[in-house]
Amino acid sequence: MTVRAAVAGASGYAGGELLRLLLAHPEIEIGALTGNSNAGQRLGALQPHLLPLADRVLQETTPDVLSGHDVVFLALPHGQSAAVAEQLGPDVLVVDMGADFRLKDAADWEKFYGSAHAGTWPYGLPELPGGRTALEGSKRIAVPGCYPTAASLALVPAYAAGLAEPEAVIVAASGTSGAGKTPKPHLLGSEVMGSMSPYGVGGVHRHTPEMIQNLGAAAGEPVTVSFTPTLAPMPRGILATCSAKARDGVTAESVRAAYEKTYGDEPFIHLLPEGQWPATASVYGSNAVQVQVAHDATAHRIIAISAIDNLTKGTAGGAVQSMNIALGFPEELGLTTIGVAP
Ligand SMILES: NC(=O)C1=CN([C@@H]2O[C@H](COP(=O)(O)OP(=O)(O)OC[C@H]3O[C@@H](n4cnc5c(N)ncnc54)[C@H](OP(=O)(O)O)[C@@H]3O)[C@@H](O)[C@H]2O)C=CC1
Ligand SMILES: CC(=O)N[C@@H](CCC(=O)OP(=O)(O)O)C(=O)O
Repeated sequence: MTVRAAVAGASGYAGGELLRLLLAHPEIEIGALTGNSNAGQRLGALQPHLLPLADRVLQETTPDVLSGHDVVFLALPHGQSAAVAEQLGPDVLVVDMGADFRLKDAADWEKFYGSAHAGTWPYGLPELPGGRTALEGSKRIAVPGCYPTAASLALVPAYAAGLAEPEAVIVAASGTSGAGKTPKPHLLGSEVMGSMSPYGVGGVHRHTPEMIQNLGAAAGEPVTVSFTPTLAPMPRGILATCSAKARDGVTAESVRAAYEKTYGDEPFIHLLPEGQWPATASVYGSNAVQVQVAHDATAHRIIAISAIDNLTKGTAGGAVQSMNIALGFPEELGLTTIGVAP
C-alpha cells in the first residue's frame, strides 16, 4: 500500500533529513513540499544532497497545498504546527516533528515555551513502556525532542526496573544541526569549531519537562532532572551522559540484566558489549541508538550513556519509525541501523 506524504518545512534540516529517509522508503510517494521564506525555490538549491528531488519547487505552507495526502509531516518551528494541523482532516496522519504536542502538562508548556498549550498527541518513542501501543492506528504523532530521545532511552530501563533514585543528572553534547538552519551568531563556524560550550544551564532548557515526563512515567513516581546541554563542534550527533543514584542493593549485575531485558529485542537499540562505549560517529545517518550502562560502585550511581544522530533517530528517523507503526507497516521499513565511517 503506497501512501502519499507531504512535508512542510522541507527546506530545513529536519525536513531535509526526513526527505532523505522517505526517498528510501518503499511505500512512500513524496507529494507536496512546502517552506516559508524559501517558497518558490528549487529544492536542489536548498538541499543539494537530495538529487532525485532537485527540480521540485517549494510551495507555500497552506492547508490547500497540504490537503489530499495520506500523511503530512510538519517540520516547522515550535508553535507553528497547531494552526496547520487543525486544518487537516481527522483521517490524515499528521506527524509533528516540532514540540507543540509533546507535553501533557499545559503549565509546563506555558513555562518553557511561553505560549498557550495546543494539546497532547501520542508520543513517538516506541521503545518507551507502552510506546508502540500508543502509536498503533493513531492519526496524530508528536515526535520527541532530540535530547529527550537520547536521555530517555539511556535511563528508562533503570527507572522502569526500580533501580534508580528519582533524581537524574543528564549532560548531553549535541551537534550544531540541532539548532536548525536559521543563522544564529553563536553557531558561526569560528565560534563553534575547536570548542565545546554549555547553554541552557540551570533547569531552563525546554527539553527538561519532556525528560521529566518520560522518566517519571517509567519510574511510576516523579523524577527530578538536572539537564545541561552542550554544543559540540560537529554537524550531527548527541552523546548523552546520564546518571542517578542507585537504590540500595543494586549491583552491576542487576543493572546489566535490566538493560539486557529491556533492549534485547529492540531493532534500533544496540546495548553495547561491556567495555565498549557509545560514539556519535557510529550512528551517523542511521536510526540506531548505542547504549551502555555501568554501576559506579564507589559513588553508588548508575551511569547510562547513549549516542544518537539527532536528525535521524532524534527527529526524522523517529518520525518514520512511528509513522510505520501507526500505518501498520513493518517498524523498520525505510530505516537503517548502518552508519557511515570514518
Ligand atoms: N534539528 C534537529 O535536530 C531537530 C529539530 N526538531 C524540530 O523540527 C522542527 C524544524 O527544525 P529544523 O529543521 O531544525 O529547523 P530549520 O530552521 O532548519 O527549518 C525550519 C523550517 O520551517 C520553515 N518555516 C519557518 N517558519 C515558518 C512558518 N512561519 N511557517 C511555515 N514554515 C516555516 C522553514 O522554511 P523556510 O526555510 O522556507 O523559511 C524551514 O523549512 C522544529 O520544530 C525543531 O524543533 C526536532 C528534533 C531535532
Ligand atoms: C544544539 C541545539 O541548539 N539543539 C536544540 C535542540 C533542538 C531539538 O531537537 O529540539 P526541538 O525539536 O525541541 O527543537 C536546542 O537546544 O534548542
